[in-house]
Parts: sequence; C-alpha cells; structure tokens
Amino acid sequence: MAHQVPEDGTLLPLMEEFYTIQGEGYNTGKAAYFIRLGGCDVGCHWCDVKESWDAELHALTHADLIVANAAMHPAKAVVITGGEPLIYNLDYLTAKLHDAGIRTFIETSGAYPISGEWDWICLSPKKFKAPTQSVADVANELKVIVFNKSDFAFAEHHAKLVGPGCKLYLQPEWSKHLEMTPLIVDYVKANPQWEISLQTHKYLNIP
Ligand SMILES: C[S@@+](CC[C@H](N)C(=O)[O-])C[C@H]1O[C@@H](n2cnc3c(N)ncnc32)[C@H](O)[C@@H]1O
Ligand SMILES: Nc1nc2[nH]cc(C(=O)O)c2c(=O)[nH]1
Ligand code: SF4
Ligand SMILES: [Mg+2]
Repeated sequence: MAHQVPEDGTLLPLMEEFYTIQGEGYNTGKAAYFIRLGGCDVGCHWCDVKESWDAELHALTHADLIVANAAMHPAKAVVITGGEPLIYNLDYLTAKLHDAGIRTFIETSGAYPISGEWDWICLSPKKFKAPTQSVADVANELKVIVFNKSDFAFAEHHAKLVGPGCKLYLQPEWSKHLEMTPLIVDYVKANPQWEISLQTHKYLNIP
C-alpha cells in the first residue's frame, strides 16, 4: 500500500532521528538534532543512506511529535535530511520548529521545489536529477560531491546557478576519499573561492 502523505505536511515518513554533531559543510562541529525523512528517487549510485530510498518502509509520523523530540535536546538546531526531504511540504514542520525556538537547517539535492522556512540551506546537486532553480536561488551553501575528476566541471557549472553569497564546498565521495581528497586539496589551493568539506562524523565514528 502506498503511503498517502497529506499535502499539508503534518505527517512525514520518519526514518530516524538522532542527536549528533553536524559533520559536513559550513556548520561542521555544531551539535544538532537530525531528522531523516524516507523517500528519494534521485538514485545516486554512491549514496551512503540507500535504506532511506523507499518511503514506504518509514512510518508516517506527526510533525508535532518530531518537534517535541527535537525540543528535548540542548542544541536548538535541527538538520532535516533524508532521503530527499523536499519531496514533502516542509512548511508545517519548519514553522513549528521556529515556534519552538529551534533553528532549521536542510540537506537537499534540490531535485524538488523549495518549501519550508530555513535558517541554512545546503544544496548538494546531483547529475542524476538536476536541482530546481527555486533551491539554487536560496541556497546558503553549495556542496558538490567529488566522485571523479569530471565533478570539478560539474561543480563550476552549479556555482554559476547559485546566488553571490553562497558558500562553495567540495566534499570527497566516501568510498573514493583517499583518491579524491588530494585532488580537492590541489583544486582549492588553485581556486580559493572553494573550500573542502569532509564527512568528519565518519572519521569521528559518530552518527
Ligand atoms: C544522504 S544525503 C540526504 C539529503 C539529500 N538527498 C542530498 O543528497 O543532499 C546527505 C548528504 O550526504 C551526501 N552524501 C551522500 N552519500 C555520500 C557519499 N558516499 N560520500 C560523500 N557524501 C555523500 C549528499 O550529497 C548530501 O550532501
Ligand atoms: N553527523 C552527521 N552529519 C551529517 N551531515 C549531513 C548528514 C546527512 O546524512 O544528511 C549527516 C549525518 O548523517 N551525520
Ligand atoms: S539525492 Fe541524497 S538521499 Fe537521494 S540518492 Fe542522492 S545522496 Fe542519496
Ligand atoms: Mg549522512
């Protein structure tokens, strides 16, 4: 039976929620409550959370309960990720998080139009399903995964589509990090508008 996810965003397929330290990008090192929504049709072959793809496997959960759980943690910041969170209407969830005094951060491929009210938007565009301009226009951070050398040209293409204040990051694909990290180091030294982002939680062995 397919999930009937209500369009008002009150019920969302929740895969997992956990309190940890943001491992990637601009907010690296800051404690945050992670909300991982199920469902993604982008199909990155190197995705590190393929268990998230099938939304049906993840129970529809009321957004009010997600907010109550988040509010119990000391850091008043959540990262909404997935799966691809923008498949869903995130207006209700993010408004309630803001009502509770919690800052809202999102990790998205941008493959679906923007919804929700955000304090930080990380756009990680994919070759497999291009991001919508509605997300590129408002992204605070562009984080391109480097799986092979062609990803530097892909990164430059997307840097032209984001706004002028958007931070630019290159992050090694995890299974290739030993090979790609030195290439990123050289690229950032030659093109210092870019910075390197590492998946520090994997080095720290935390969620
Ligand atoms: C699992 S995704 C979920 C959010 C959204 N679907 C997206 O791709 O942005 C969270 C972040 O992990 C990155 N990511 C996924 N698999 C990765 C891997 N094998 N190595 C490095 N980064 C990865 C994604 O690019 C994204 O920035
Ligand atoms: N610690 C930690 N930081 C993260 N930043 C983005 C993540 C994600 O899977 O979206 C992630 C994650 O899974 N864990
Ligand atoms: S868009 Fe994100 S969740 Fe979906 S397959 Fe790619 S990395 Fe995984
Ligand atoms: Mg992750």
